[in-house]
Amino acid sequence: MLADVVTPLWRLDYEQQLSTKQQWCGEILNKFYDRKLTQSKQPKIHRIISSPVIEGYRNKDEFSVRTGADGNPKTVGFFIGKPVEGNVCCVPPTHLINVKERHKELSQIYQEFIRNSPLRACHDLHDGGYWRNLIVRSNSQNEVIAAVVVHPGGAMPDVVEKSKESLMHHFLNSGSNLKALYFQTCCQTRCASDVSPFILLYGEPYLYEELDGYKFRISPDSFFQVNPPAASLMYNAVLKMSHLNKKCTLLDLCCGTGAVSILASDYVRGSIGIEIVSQAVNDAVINAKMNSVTNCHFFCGRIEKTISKVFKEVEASPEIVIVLNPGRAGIDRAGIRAIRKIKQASRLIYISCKADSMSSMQNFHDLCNPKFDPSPAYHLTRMQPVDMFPHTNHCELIMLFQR
Ligand SMILES: C[S@@+](CC[C@H](N)C(=O)[O-])C[C@H]1O[C@@H](n2cnc3c(N)ncnc32)[C@H](O)[C@@H]1O
Repeated sequence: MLADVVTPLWRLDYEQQLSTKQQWCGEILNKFYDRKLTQSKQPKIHRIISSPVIEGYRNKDEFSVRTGADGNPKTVGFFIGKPVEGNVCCVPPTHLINVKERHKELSQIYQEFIRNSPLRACHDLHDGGYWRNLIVRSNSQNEVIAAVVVHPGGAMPDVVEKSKESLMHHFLNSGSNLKALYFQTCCQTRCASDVSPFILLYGEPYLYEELDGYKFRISPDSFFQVNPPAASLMYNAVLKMSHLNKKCTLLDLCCGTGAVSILASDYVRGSIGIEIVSQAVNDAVINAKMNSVTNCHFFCGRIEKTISKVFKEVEASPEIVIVLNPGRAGIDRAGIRAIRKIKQASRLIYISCKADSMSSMQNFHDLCNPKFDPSPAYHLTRMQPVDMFPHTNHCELIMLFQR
């Protein structure tokens, strides 16, 4: 049942999965036609790029704690069922094809620990429980870091301190072989490290990953694509579609740890990245330095608020290419309006992991609708799907907009 929820395509062979996703791209394009957002020339849909790895490819998993099928309230895994129907059940990830074995082992080690702890599990934010999620991240050398998230309201401060000690001992003595263990207190659904820092309990603070000959530092809270071999193919497709040259400046919007800017650095005059998570911006700055890349600059802030200030830096640029890669929530309409006003940008690449979400569709609409802003509207010219998430319904979509 869990496999059907998390990896609903797992029963199909991989070629069938790819055709399903290719077809889905056509459905996205139909939404453009329905909204009259395409011009007379039909956008080209390229053949989907398959993932070089289709099993155990995820380099990040976030396991939750709830009641399991046997009634144990300290079960670590993913949910099946619906909260509104009151039948949510937590199932260990044992049979999930996309999760690494090392990540599964760590979820077991955490489950064993919390089951022996006198502190309660926190199932919702107001139930007085303590133990919450386990975040596990790894790189292609199979080095692993983990972060345990707790609800500070579930224990007195001295108990919190003791729990950190015992957690540390458990992971050190359980054969977990972690590169680092982090601890975070969080009383909201999710806390960015700016709100509540990830505290290093032991080990080396960062994970490093290599992509196309470049090295990337990744902090516990920073974004990095979940499937690096597929990400490398995706970035190459983005570079190819961007038609970069030494006269142009790249605006890398929602730049995370700086991958797009750094991979493009040899082909452009320079690039400016904007990202909301400060840890990711710190990583991006270090990543540029570590790879002797000197023409990338990164700024921390919301695109919507920062872009006009940052744009002053590149105003004199004769040519600007924009790569916009927000999460599934897209960006605010004000951000798209500011982007539309950048008159030197005739090419914009939107990378979306959920192109059919309402917010992504709103972004596409605002990019393409002549009435949204007096600046020239974009139109969609190419779509390149990339299968970043085999066995799931999700698909990364690179979309080229031109004007
Ligand atoms: C899907 S990731 C892409 C990161 C990067 N392009 C890459 O390939 O590694 C999206 C990033 O956008 C950031 N982000 C989301 N909304 C944002 C906004 N409104 N302003 C600035 N950054 C934002 C997130 O923190 C996240 O790091």
